[in-house]
Amino acid sequence: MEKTVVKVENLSHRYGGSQWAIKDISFDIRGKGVLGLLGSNGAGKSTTMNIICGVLNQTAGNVYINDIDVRQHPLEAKRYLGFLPQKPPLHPDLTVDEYLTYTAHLRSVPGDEVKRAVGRAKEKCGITHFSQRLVRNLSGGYQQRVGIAQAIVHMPQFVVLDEPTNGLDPNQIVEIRHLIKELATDHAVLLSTHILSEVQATCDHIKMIEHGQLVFSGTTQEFDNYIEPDALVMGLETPPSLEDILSIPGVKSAEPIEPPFIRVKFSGSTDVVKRLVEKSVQDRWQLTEIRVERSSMDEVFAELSNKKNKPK
Ligand SMILES: Nc1ncnc2c1ncn2[C@@H]1O[C@H](COP(=O)(O)OP(=O)(O)OP(=O)(O)O)[C@@H](O)[C@H]1O
Repeated sequence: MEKTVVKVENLSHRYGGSQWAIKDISFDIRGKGVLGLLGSNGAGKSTTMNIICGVLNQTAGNVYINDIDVRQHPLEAKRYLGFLPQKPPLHPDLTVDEYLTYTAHLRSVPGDEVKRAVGRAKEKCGITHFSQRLVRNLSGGYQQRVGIAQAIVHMPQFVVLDEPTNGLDPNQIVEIRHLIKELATDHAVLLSTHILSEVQATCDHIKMIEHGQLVFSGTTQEFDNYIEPDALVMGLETPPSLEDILSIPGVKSAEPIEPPFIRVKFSGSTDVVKRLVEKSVQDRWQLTEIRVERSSMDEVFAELSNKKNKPK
């Protein structure tokens, strides 16, 4: 089994007052790949990430990075952690080389390895040709690359990116997503985002937090399939009467849509698809297409957001 890089154990936090910002969150991050952290505004994502990154002390629970307790041994744990906050901590008056050299020192990279570490991070992030450019004179997309370079300059096993494509233009977004996928071949990446298409494009796994609690944990495909399908669309050149379709076990309703399509609602398993195909061949309905209608990521997100499990 892949090594556990991050262990979050019964994490709870209260900012004061009686309301829990997060309550009893537990999960592991293993190996490499991109894990998407999802949730509505105020769900508790930043609170969770800030605690994991050692920026905020939790009210209860534990976080371990590489088996090191972040609260007990923050400096040691942070050796294995790279963080790109929502607002990248850039120094606009430094050149890219100066800035990355500075962050490598901050990250305790040994003196004789700094140059190599900076060179490697620049190459990974595609910014080598801007080494001598002042950070302030880079485009938003390239500034974000510099932000990512500082997060990986010390080759941490675990990288946290908080809404890394925020404010970028569509081309820059595609490029940064590509870069994140590449990073995930060497690092475990935790990506916080509001954008579901971003999750679909980049993430292997998803954790979703709502009202401070974990409401989903699984692969991106499992998230996609979270709502069981209950409808399919058939294209029929010689359609039968709707009664014929309704007579098939499992079919609940049938309604014509744009010709030659008919939407069929069903209950139970998708075995009904097999029965419909068999019947269409037998009775010569001239089936041209049949597809199960799956819920979109937005619908799954909305369904999970509405889970009524607010913390006490
Ligand atoms: N410094 C703070 N003081 C008091 N309450 C806070 C503080 N920061 C966050 N909260 C509250 O904690 C809860 C979780 O907030 P958090 O910022 O973690 O959510 P989020 O999922 O990151 O939201 P967003 O996507 O809007 O950034 C919210 O109810 C929020 O109002």
